[in-house]
Amino acid sequence: MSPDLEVLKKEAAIRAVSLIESGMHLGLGTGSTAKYAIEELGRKVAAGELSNLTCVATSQASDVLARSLGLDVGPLTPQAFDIAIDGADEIAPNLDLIKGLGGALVREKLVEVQAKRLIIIADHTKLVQTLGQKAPLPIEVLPFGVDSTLERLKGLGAVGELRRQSGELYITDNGNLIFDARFAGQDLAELERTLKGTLGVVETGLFLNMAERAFVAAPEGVREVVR
Ligand SMILES: O=C[C@H](O)[C@H](O)[C@H](O)COP(=O)(O)O
Repeated sequence: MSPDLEVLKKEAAIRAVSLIESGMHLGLGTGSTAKYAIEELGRKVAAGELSNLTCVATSQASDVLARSLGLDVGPLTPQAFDIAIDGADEIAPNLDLIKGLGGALVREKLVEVQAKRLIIIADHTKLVQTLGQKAPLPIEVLPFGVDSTLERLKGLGAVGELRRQSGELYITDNGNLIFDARFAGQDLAELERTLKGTLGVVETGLFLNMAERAFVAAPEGVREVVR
């Protein structure tokens, strides 16, 4: 029987954490895969295998988890991260990513753009040939005037809906909403530029040219994909 996805996600996380050295400044990702990386970091610090780490978390959930494990978590400053480790919702062959199904895209991008090395961890179901193949593109939007913003997005060809959780509109850590969008056959760099220039849009879940490598766990083992 092949190992279940949780086992695979943990394997990928452990491989990524093996790159961490004492004294590093780290970006901590968000989501069910990043959680395993934070737990492994906490384990290594508690065991004395790593020391003097400083971390910045990309969500309140990761912040709370990391602190509970004794990690030194602080605010985002302009200091570059030696390594950021995070999951992804889709991974293209060139390591362009869709992120944000966990709602943390803005803080993830703020942290990971400052990372010397962004390491992605995932199970094999996240690999796609083309971004948007399975996942929608999360777009964080301001609540004020959201209907006007959605009209603008639909005018750009977006089809989608505001994310809901337990029937209520999903609110991000930043107090914003998320529009989960699908776009047909667009150039991604151009789409990113257009979306970033759209009034009311805070950030998109397109992470282009950011990841250095990915550890992708499959039943046959962990594959290392380098950009
Ligand atoms: O907003 C959430 C993040 O982008 C996550 O890294 C992404 O959704 C992957 O999460 P998971 O590891 O739970 O699939």
